[in-house]
Amino acid sequence: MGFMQALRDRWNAADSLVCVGLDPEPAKFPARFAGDPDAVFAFCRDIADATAQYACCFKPQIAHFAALAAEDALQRLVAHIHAAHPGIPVILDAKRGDIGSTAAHYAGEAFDRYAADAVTLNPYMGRDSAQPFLDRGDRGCVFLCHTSNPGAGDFQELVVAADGGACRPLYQHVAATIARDWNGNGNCALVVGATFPEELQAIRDLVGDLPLLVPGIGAQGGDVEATVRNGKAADGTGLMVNSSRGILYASRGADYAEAAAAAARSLRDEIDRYR
Ligand SMILES: O=C(O)c1cc(=O)[nH]c(=O)n1[C@@H]1O[C@H](COP(=O)(O)O)[C@@H](O)[C@H]1O
Repeated sequence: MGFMQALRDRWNAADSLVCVGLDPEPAKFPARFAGDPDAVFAFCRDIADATAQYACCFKPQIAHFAALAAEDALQRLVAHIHAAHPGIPVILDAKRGDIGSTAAHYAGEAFDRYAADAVTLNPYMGRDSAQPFLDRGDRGCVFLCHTSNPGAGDFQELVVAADGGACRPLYQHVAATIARDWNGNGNCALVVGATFPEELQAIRDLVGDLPLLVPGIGAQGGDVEATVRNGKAADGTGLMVNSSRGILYASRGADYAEAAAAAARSLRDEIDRYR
């Protein structure tokens, strides 16, 4: 089954729009992992197992593994999620984008080496850079559109003339182009930061029911109510609301897994209040 169908099934089966971000930082791990050579895998596995019932998807962030030379842990983590929690899609957060011949290798890395169901992508290099990912119709392509960080406006909000001369911010042109022209296989989604709720509304208005991955709540200050009210699709789904640090490091004590589960449940319930 493809990523989009799996995501829709999971939204309904779990009745949750929560994306659990897996961003391991050993300095923040509970004391029991001190000295454990397999701490990165073991911690992330415990969090995934504890939060799975509240998750519509998982999003491991590749730099958090690669910087630790823990690619093997990432590979085993994705395999564990597929085996222990079948039906919950995994989005590899890698923000790839390069010339087509190189992009083909990045697609192989995400979808074949790591067995991710979807990957985050940077659309800055244009259609041909995305094509090797778009062609994998059963996998999801989650393109940066309006990001959550303070510098998001530096380029993304610049007003550009496109589509026959009409002017609009670049992020809106990105959203409309991907939804209209790049989504022939029905496998596209967009990243929109929770820290920009007005822009989130503008994007939802442009893209119909296209899924939106929304990071930036919790540690980055985004508001859940504004995110859900402005970002939900007509049927009350359409969102993957990501929380990483807010779930992973809810407790550094022996109760870290229970605390992570409670944080994921509480986010699911807060989201559900506004759907
Ligand atoms: O693509 C992403 O996931 C992403 C895009 C964006 O605009 N902002 C953003 O924070 N992210 C990622 O989402 C996660 C947010 O983490 P927390 O702020 O700890 O919830 C990190 O893994 C970021 O790399």
